[in-house]
Amino acid sequence: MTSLTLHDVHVAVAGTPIVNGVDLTAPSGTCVGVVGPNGSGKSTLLRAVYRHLPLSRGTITVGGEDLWRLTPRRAARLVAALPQETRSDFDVTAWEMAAMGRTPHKRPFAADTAEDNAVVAGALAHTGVAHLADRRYGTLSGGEKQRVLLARALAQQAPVLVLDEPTNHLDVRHQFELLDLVASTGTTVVAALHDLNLAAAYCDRLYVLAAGRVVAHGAPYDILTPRLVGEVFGVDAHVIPTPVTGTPHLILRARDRADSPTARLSD
Ligand SMILES: Nc1ncnc2c1ncn2[C@@H]1O[C@H](COP(=O)(O)OP(=O)(O)OP(=O)(O)O)[C@@H](O)[C@H]1O
Repeated sequence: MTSLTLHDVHVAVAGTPIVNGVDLTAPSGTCVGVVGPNGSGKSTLLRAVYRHLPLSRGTITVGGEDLWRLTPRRAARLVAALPQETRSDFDVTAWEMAAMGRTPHKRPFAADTAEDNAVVAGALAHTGVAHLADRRYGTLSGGEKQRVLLARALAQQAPVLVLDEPTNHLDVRHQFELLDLVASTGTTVVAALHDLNLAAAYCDRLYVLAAGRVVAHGAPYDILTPRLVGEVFGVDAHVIPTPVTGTPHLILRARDRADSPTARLSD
């Protein structure tokens, strides 16, 4: 079981500060959602967690180990990522793409073991793309690529999973399936999500980013209030409990649209 802790994390891109002093804790086995408007720094923050962008200040610890002091191989055994965009110009099959997740477990140039193959096959099956194993990755649809990339992350068998907009490209059924699958693995998850209702349904805690800073964090019901959603996202929100689960469900509408079909609900 492995927790993830960010302390005073600052990240600059091309000399411009983008993330400005973020503290975030994902206790072992929990799912933490990072939400915020476009450009608020969600992807930049997550890139620092999967070591694609260096910190300009602060620390990230995984299971008590300072992530940025580890070898790349050790770090990749601890943190796997489903990034928002991945170069798709490698001429590889879906299987080969997913098998890249085994890299931190292998010696350089070592052949795949039976265990590696079993893990990759299992990951492709779990994400529902085993039938695409021999297809060229570049020929897959956006949603199929997304599921192959999740298989790659799962094949890495890391205790912490970073998901940047994991439901991008996915139809509604696959959105739920992906998040259910991730939840069933018991890994510690930090996920950037645009869909506030998915974030509320799947995350134990939410961190709201605005201009690279955390402006609120806590349980979804405490965070996703009409006032906060209005201030941060600039839309009107009405919050109701989801039947059965009781998690908050937001009905959103653009500001100043009294004729909107949902206008009457928040009166
Ligand atoms: N390589 C870069 N050069 C210059 N600015 C960058 C670069 N990468 C990110 N930024 C800027 O940093 C800010 C934060 O970007 P980031 O992608 O982290 O936001 P985000 O919250 O993930 O946004 P979105 O919801 O649109 O995906 C944006 O203003 C973006 O233009």
